[in-house]
Amino acid sequence: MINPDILYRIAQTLEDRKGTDPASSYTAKLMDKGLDAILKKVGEEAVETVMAAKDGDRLHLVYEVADLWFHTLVLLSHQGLGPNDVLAELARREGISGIDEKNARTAGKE
Ligand SMILES: N=c1c2ncn([C@@H]3O[C@H](COP(=O)(O)OP(=O)(O)OP(=O)(O)O)[C@@H](O)[C@H]3O)c2ncn1[C@@H]1O[C@H](COP(=O)(O)O)[C@@H](O)[C@H]1O
Repeated sequence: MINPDILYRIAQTLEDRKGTDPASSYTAKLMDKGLDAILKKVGEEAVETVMAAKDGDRLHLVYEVADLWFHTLVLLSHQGLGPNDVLAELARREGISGIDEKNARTAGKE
């Protein structure tokens, strides 16, 4: 198994890229372009992921999901968030089961 610390290492790299010369790297350029450009990439990579899955090409699917994960990490970083925020939410959900989860989702809506 690959150590999931890679998510944290990439997130740290993204923090380091903020404010650096846009010409210095793909990530620095995308960060410099701002939210709309990042969202466009997330949308494109999501569509490419769907297409790869429909093609039944598992290697291509892994490649596209990696692109999608990377660009969602860029989005999180741009919004002042990081992988730990998402992992904490997944961990929270792991502790919620069945009816409790339904109650959590509808809490405060009545
Ligand atoms: N994991 C990634 C990663 N995954 C995908 N990509 C880039 O995301 C882009 C994917 O978009 P496309 O397939 O549409 O390719 P493209 O034509 O270059 O994109 P556009 O110019 O059309 O937007 C490619 O340029 C990939 O190189 C990534 N770029 C960087 N990283 C990580 O981020 C680190 C820092 O990256 P740089 O700052 O760019 O060196 C790297 O060391 C990696 O660990």
